[in-house]
Parts: sequence; structure tokens; C-alpha cells
Amino acid sequence: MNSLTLPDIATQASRQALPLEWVGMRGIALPVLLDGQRLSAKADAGVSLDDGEARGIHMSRLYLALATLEQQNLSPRVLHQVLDDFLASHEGLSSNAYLNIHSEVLLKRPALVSPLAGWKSYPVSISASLKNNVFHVELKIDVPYSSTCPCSAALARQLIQQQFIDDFANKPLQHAEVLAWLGSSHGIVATPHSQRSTAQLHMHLDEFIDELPLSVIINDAEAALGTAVQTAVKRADEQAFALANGQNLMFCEDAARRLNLALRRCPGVSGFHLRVIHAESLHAHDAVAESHWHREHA
Ligand SMILES: Nc1nc2c(ncn2[C@@H]2O[C@H](COP(=O)(O)OP(=O)(O)OP(=O)(O)O)[C@@H](O)[C@H]2O)c(=O)[nH]1
Repeated sequence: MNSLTLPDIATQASRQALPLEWVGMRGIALPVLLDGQRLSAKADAGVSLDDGEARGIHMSRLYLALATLEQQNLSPRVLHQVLDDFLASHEGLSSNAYLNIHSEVLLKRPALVSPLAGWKSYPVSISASLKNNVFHVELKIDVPYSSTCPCSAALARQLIQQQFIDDFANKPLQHAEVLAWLGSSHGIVATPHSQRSTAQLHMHLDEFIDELPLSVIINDAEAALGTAVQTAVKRADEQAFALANGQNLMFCEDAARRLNLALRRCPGVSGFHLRVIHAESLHAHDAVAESHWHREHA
């Protein structure tokens, strides 16, 4: 039997008395409940070390406090509770606590026409902090979508008009001939370029909401954009997607403005910063627009 007590380095005095803003662990593996789904997540947990004389914080106490998140759906209230636990276990050492959770939400999406459906994953990060008793929670979501360049579409249409002039000028129009011409790549000589695009949504949430408004935000963002990327696709779905893109031409500025107006109406969102990235197929660089908003308090 070992009668020696375990050395506890954390309780020693620091050789250099200096407070630290953030001390903790990053990348802790954790199963969480998000929107009723059990998901694999990574957590970053930390506190400030205000007592500059103290050698270290107690990492295990932060780690153990995360167990709450295995059982309860992630909500501002539960995040607040975990941050309270962080601080209660570091009384006299810390006044600020931080928790970030990174995961991917899976949503089942129906096809546009066929009776099929498939899964889409959305990267999600939740950042909560308790600083000098002020609680703050933010939510980041990435939403992928398709964007077709309106300028490219107009230029392509002009080329098609020019081809029509070349082929039909001074000729009586025959319905069957025009129909065949419209269905040929000889007639429709040019197509606009489209790109897979991403909306990076960074929202500040009301602290008293019961649950994180994940699906609401994703659904509203996709509805505002109009051309969400698809999952299961048959030809009928692809044709409907081509029509949706043709009726929904957008520059990155258009996408940013639409999202701004949609997010303002989302319940539980008190402010946001959004960035849309159109990964151009015209260029090797991206077209990007950003916008932010904060609710005015009466
Ligand atoms: N503070 C700190 N601890 C570390 C670090 N790296 C590893 N640890 C270890 O984290 C472990 C848990 O620390 P504590 O939470 O203080 O463990 P403990 O003293 O058994 O737990 P309590 O009795 O609750 O204080 C210890 O074995 C530390 O050595 C580090 O960089 N800083």
C-alpha cells in the first residue's frame, strides 16, 4: 500500500505571478444532443486564471462538468449551467468561463420533384461565455447553396440572340425548325456559370430562448437563397434545379442582402454577422459579401 499522497502541482504558487485570460482544454470528444439528435462533437472548455499567484487551474473539474451535455438537449440554459459549474469549481481562481462546441447537424432534405430524400450536414459551432456574470451565446452555421451569375446569364442570352439572328434572319419562321433549334447546343450556344457557394452565418442569440433555433435558421436561410444544394437527385430533380437556378440568378451581394432580411426575422436572433462566399468558376478566387445587424433595444 502506498502511503504517499499524490503531488498536486496546480495548488502550488506560480513562479511568475501573472493572470491568464483563457486556460483549459481544446478538442474534447463529446456526444451532444442537438435538435434531438445525438451527435459527435468537439468541445473547448476554459476559464480565466485571475489569480496570478496560482500555478494552474483544475482541468479535470472542467472536463467532468461537461457530462451534463451528454444528457440534455443543448440550449442556452444548459450552456449557462455548465459555465456556472466551471466557475463554481474554480472559486477564487476564475471569474470568466468559456465553452465552444463544434459539430455537424444532419437534416433530411426532400428532392425537388421525385419522392426521394437524403441527408445534408451543416457545420455548427456554439460559443458560450460567462464574463463577470454576463452570459453570452453565439451560434455559427455554414449553409451551402448554388448561385448562378446574373451577368453571365445575360451575356449567354445575348449570344443566343446573336445566333438566332445569324440562323433565322430574313427567313420565314417555321415552328418545328425553331423548336429543334431551341433544343440544340447549336442554337443555345452559351450557358451561364454557376458555383457552389457557402453562407457563413454567425448569430448572437437571446439568452432566454429554450432551444437553439438551428433548423429554423437553416430553413429560413435556404428559403431566402432559393437554390439550396440537393441530396438525392434524379433527372427530374436536376431539371427542376436548373429552372430554380435560372429563376434565381444572384451575385454575392444579392445573397447577402436576402440573408440579412431573413435572419432579422428569425426568433431568438438578436444580431448577426454573415459572410457569403461564391467559389467562382469564372475566377480562381472567390466573390465575397458580408453584412451585419444588431437589434436595437427599446
Ligand atoms: N493545470 C494544468 N493541469 C494539467 C496540464 N496538463 C495536464 N494537466 C493535468 O490535469 C490533471 C487534472 O488536474 P486537477 O483537476 O487539478 O486534478 P486533481 O487535483 O486530481 O483534481 P482536484 O482534486 O479536483 O483538484 C492533473 O493530473 C494535471 O497534471 C496543464 O497544462 N495545466
